Amino acid sequence: MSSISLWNRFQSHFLRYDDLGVSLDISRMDFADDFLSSKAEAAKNAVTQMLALEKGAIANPDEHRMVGHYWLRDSSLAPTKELADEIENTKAAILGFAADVHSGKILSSTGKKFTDLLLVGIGGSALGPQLVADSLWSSKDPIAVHFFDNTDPDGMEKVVEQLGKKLETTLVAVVSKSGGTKESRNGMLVAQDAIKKAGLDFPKHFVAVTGEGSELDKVATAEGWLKRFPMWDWVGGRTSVMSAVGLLPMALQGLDVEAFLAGAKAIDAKTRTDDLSKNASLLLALMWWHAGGGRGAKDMVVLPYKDRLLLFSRYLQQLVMESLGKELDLNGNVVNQGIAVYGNKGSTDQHAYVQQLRDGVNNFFITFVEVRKASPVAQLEVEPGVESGDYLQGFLRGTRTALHEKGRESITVSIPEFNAFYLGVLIGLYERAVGFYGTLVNINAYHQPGVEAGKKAAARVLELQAKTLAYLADNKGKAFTADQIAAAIGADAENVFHVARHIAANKPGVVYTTGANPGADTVSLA
Ligand SMILES: O=P(O)(O)OC[C@H]1O[C@H](O)[C@H](O)[C@@H](O)[C@@H]1O
Repeated sequence: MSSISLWNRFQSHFLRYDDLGVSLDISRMDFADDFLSSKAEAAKNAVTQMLALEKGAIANPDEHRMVGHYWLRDSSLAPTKELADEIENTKAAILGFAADVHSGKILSSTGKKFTDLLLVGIGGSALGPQLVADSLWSSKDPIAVHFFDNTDPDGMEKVVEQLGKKLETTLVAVVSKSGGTKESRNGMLVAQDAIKKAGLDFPKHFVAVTGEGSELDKVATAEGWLKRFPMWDWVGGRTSVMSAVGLLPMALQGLDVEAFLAGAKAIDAKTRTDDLSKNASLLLALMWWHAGGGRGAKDMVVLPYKDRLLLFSRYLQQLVMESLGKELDLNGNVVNQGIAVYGNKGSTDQHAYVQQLRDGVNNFFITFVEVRKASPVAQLEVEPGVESGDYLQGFLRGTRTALHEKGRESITVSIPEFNAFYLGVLIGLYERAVGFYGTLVNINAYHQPGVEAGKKAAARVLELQAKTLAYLADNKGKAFTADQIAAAIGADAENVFHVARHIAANKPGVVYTTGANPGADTVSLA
């Protein structure tokens, strides 16, 4: 295409919200001229479904749940006054609690002001808070935020060591919607152990964010934790960053909660229209459909040219893949839907995998995220008249062109500057795009049945470990092969082999002897 026709294409496929300073450029997606009109009916239906969802329809039919994350930033949308009040009261309780922590009205068990927050959570109960904490960090934050987001003991120990003496002034927020997630339960126990070992009265350091009556809620009540904040069944984990899950750490870090919510509310309002040409989330969803033929055939590479947005692609990975990665459609047909998401940041990635994006397998489309104001503070001139941020813009534009020359498609989302408001805009934009896309491909974007299989399998491995250890304890000093143990306890030999290697590496007294092949290895308890 000549540069004149590209310029024309750009102008016809460039949507901007002048009042927000937000724009979406889909001109470098090579859809045919009639693509958008061919999808107009389906797009209208997606908007209709979204409006019904926002009014409280059971949009998650398998779990028979409403899907209410949009109410979190505009409680007037909630279908009942009770729900609206709960949203507002929870926000007020969070802001009040954070103010009391900052002022010193609420102090640590030793009577000192809290300086640090350790958030224990995983998946949707960590990814949003991590994105918020990292992207909006400033040296003026009254509280520094740390995370346990796994059951890796070494990872947790690293954080505990980093906290060191500051454990005395660390508040621990255990965040779990279900209140039964094992990784977070383990994290809670490790955090309690560390606080107790420091000689501190641990309940005075703990708060919970969880569903009422959950296992975690019961523990927090029984142990007399400082405070409990609610999580509701109508908010999904991956869209919970604007509930207590995200707002509590955000408020404690001293960040602008109201601006964050206002940004999401503002983009929600823009993306309720069924005028396709004016609905950025709908256009995004249609571009995903175009790129992957409605089958997720192409991966979504997310490249913000902004260090602060480093975790955005990781956040989107859960939002998009857990929402869209589904075996069945709403009619029960096997469809194996989904879109793979990865990315990091530009221009850094240009020195890594962008080589393949330009020259290698063409199985992706890029989304560039541009932040027009490079820095809130004056920049250094790196060459006469040139600042570092000019390079950032140059690399973004240059890469977009270089990729397009080779038939690689891209979308560009632009925001004027980066702050809490625009983080809210970006999250809202994608939440709605995911919802629209779910309707376009006729799947339930609000459940995650596949995740359960791994959890159940993990529980079986732990049972097998207990049985193996018990068998070895009953037969102390005797060495067994995996086959022998498997036959004795009624298990699969390969599973026993892996359990035996694990206990040998971790449990004192387990003796492991390597044979000529895995079947000849033996294990015993000394
Ligand atoms: O908040 P929790 O109940 O602890 O859940 C944490 C995460 O784990 C689950 O396995 C789900 O796949 C996620 O959607 C969820 O965000």
